[in-house]
Amino acid sequence: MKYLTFALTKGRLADKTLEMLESAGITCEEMKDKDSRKLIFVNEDLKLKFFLAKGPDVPTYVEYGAADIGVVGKDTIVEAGRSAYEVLDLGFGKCRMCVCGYKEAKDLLNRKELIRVATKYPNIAKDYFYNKKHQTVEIIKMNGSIELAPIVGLSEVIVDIVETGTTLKENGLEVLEEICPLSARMIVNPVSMRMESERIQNLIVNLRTMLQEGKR
Ligand SMILES: Nc1ncnc2c1ncn2[C@@H]1O[C@H](COP(=O)(O)OP(=O)(O)OP(=O)(O)O)[C@@H](O)[C@H]1O
Ligand SMILES: O=P(O)(O)OC[C@H]1O[C@H](OP(=O)(O)OP(=O)(O)O)[C@H](O)[C@@H]1O
Repeated sequence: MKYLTFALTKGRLADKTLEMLESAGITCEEMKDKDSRKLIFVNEDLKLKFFLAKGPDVPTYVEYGAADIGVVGKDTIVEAGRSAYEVLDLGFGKCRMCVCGYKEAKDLLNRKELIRVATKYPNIAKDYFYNKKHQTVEIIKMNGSIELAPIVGLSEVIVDIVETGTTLKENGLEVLEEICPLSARMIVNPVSMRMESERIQNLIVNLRTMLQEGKR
């Protein structure tokens, strides 16, 4: 039997992903060792392989078929724009993609002024401002601590993830517009879906049942 390979997102989503797989009977003890520098883990009994990667690389591994299945945030899937089947909303890693800034920036948005938008998600920001709002803006790609941008005068607003709202609050900023809700998703390579249809469908059905039972 061929190995099925999972690309999982490092960082925030990792613990919940392993928990979810474990409750579906998919275990990989080796992966829990946080000090290990090992990159790929194998469950010989189930013929599964797992690796952890940076979020934006997960859709790339799945599109190229280097991984059959990926677990990654919806934000990362939309931003990457790569082809894969999105098969499950896993219900954790919930947050929102928002336009944020100082309260005063609300007027600039309402008047559709030519403002600067700092973000780690230029494609999502472009789609929102150009296609949904029909507002011409200048998008500035940044790599982190996006909330700094309006504080130091780099941009009028930001497009970023808001979870608890603490980062915004502690910096005097607020949500000005909500773009979309986000959560972790499971994606599948289209060729793997055809070639390993039975195993992958079984896995999806098991996880879906588990997620529905968890909701009840
Ligand atoms: N408060 C949050 N901030 C960022 N991402 C969150 C948050 N809550 C849930 N998520 C989800 O977790 C995923 C990101 O996890 P990760 O820890 O890799 O964050 P990151 O800050 O984008 O990564 P890095 O620190 O490597 O830049 C996001 O893609 C998103 O779907
Ligand atoms: O609403 P909150 O619960 O405060 O969470 C939102 C913050 O968390 C994320 O940043 P992260 O910690 O990943 O750091 P980064 O900005 O350097 O990516 C995100 O970009 C926000 O800044």
